[in-house]
Amino acid sequence: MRKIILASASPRRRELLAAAGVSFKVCPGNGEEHITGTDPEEAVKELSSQKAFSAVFPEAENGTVILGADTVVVFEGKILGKPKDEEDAVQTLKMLQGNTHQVYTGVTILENICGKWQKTSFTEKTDVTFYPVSEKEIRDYVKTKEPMDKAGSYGIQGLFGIYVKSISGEYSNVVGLPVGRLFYEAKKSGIELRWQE
Ligand SMILES: Cc1cn([C@H]2C[C@H](O)[C@@H](COP(=O)(O)OP(=O)(O)OP(=O)(O)O)O2)c(=O)[nH]c1=O
Repeated sequence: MRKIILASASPRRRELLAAAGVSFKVCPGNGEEHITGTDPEEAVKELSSQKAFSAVFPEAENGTVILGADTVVVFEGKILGKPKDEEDAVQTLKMLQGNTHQVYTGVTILENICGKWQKTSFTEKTDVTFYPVSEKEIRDYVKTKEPMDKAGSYGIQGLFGIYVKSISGEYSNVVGLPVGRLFYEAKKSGIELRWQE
């Protein structure tokens, strides 16, 4: 049976992968990630690759797969990661409310083939539109601390979900791991992530 490793500390990615029926081990990478450039599509792909490679270990068996992912929110061309503090989260949400923004998740799949790591990387985009949200509603939300570990300062799967007017694209991509695209790309590379012998 193929060993699958999720190189992520994100509990959301763990839940999404488990819900998709994948058996895996979690091994968050230990390196610091560095964004190069300002193109979000390339940036998240690069960061996902850095995360995946930081979980590489020398004694990996043939066929071992390592998955890395990185998510950012983009509004009017500006990349928004996790908030610095609560006020930063408030300002970010004041900007996003009543508007449409993009969520980009980059994913890297590494497969060990006879000691060499073969890499597949891609970026998935989802558009999210929020209803208008008042400053009081935003401040009440930020007080819950839910936004603090999330790109764009909100969780679509949590308390901010009630302000979502529409989304275009994969929902799981917003939560941090586009499972449909992941399985599609893995299959194209000949990697079966579940129902393994
Ligand atoms: C927009 C949005 C983001 N997020 C989360 C997904 C990611 O966990 C997080 C973005 O941070 P990331 O840096 O992509 O990931 P992470 O630090 O949580 O985990 P790791 O680097 O170890 O893989 O924001 C949500 O949970 N819901 C949302 O609606």
